[in-house]
Amino acid sequence: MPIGPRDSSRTPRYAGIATFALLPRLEEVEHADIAVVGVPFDSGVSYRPGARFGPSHVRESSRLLRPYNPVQDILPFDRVQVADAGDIAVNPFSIDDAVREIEERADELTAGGTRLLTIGGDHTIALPLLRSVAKRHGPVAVVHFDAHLDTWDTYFDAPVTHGTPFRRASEEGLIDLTASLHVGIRGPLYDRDDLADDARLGFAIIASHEVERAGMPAALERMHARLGDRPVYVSVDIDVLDPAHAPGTGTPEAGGLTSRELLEFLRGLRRHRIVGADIVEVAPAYDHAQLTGIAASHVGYEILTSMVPPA
Ligand SMILES: N=C(N)NCCCC(=O)O
Ligand SMILES: [Zn+2]
Ligand SMILES: [Zn+2]
Repeated sequence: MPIGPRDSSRTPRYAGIATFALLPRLEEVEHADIAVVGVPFDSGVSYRPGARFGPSHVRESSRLLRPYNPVQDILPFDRVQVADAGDIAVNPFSIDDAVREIEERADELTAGGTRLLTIGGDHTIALPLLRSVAKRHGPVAVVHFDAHLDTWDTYFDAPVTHGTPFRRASEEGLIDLTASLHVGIRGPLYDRDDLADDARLGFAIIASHEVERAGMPAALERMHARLGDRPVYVSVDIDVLDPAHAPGTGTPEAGGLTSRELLEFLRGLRRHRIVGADIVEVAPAYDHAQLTGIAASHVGYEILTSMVPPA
């Protein structure tokens, strides 16, 4: 039987050091099926900094999560061993070093078959995480929830930033060009060519306004059809949510998804085989009353639930 979260009816949930969902630490379990790991890195941002404080904020905001998920009708932590692996503490002064360190640690953590839910950190970290995942699974279907395409080429000539991870991943053959998609895209772009480039790099798009116009059932069907039966990597940039739902982030854009819509997309992933996931761009300095942290913690909870294999 897996070791579950600390019992909040015995120790107040607000006491003690926070792990994600008050789960055990990796050192406290024999083997983790899934590890939650923080990456406090934000040296790749193009606008407001601060996502380096994301992991501790999301953990702190996750104390109120409870073991039973009623919508998915499952106690995820009874079914698989989930543990908190702490943070990958990387070099803030060299993006190249940091990206190498993240990939190496991800390789170590997953060597025994453990899958990762990573809490960032800015979106740069998706690149080394995809490099690691593709070594085990080959090119994966990426379902990328974000206001932004993140398939731009360079910023100030820098190729590895939070606006470029999926272009690099596509060029490196890490993603399945026939099965990847963005969800929640919106806001002004640099040029019309951005969309043509993005399609060439292998992404379909369910834009934020399309979710509104076509409705959730149609949007979910499009997601399922695109992902097919490929192994799926889930990347959630918290700025996919409207700033009203998640103000604590570095590059906010108006007109985003509600947290209710995002959680429903994530529940829909239960029918797919998730091989890894990340939640990025939580920047607590711009948060209020843990709104963004709580949204991110529920995002993590639904992803973990959807990672539980069918009975
Ligand atoms: N990945 C995030 N959150 N943002 C990318 C925005 C890149 C830009 O400044 O255009
Ligand atoms: Zn974004
Ligand atoms: Zn992003």
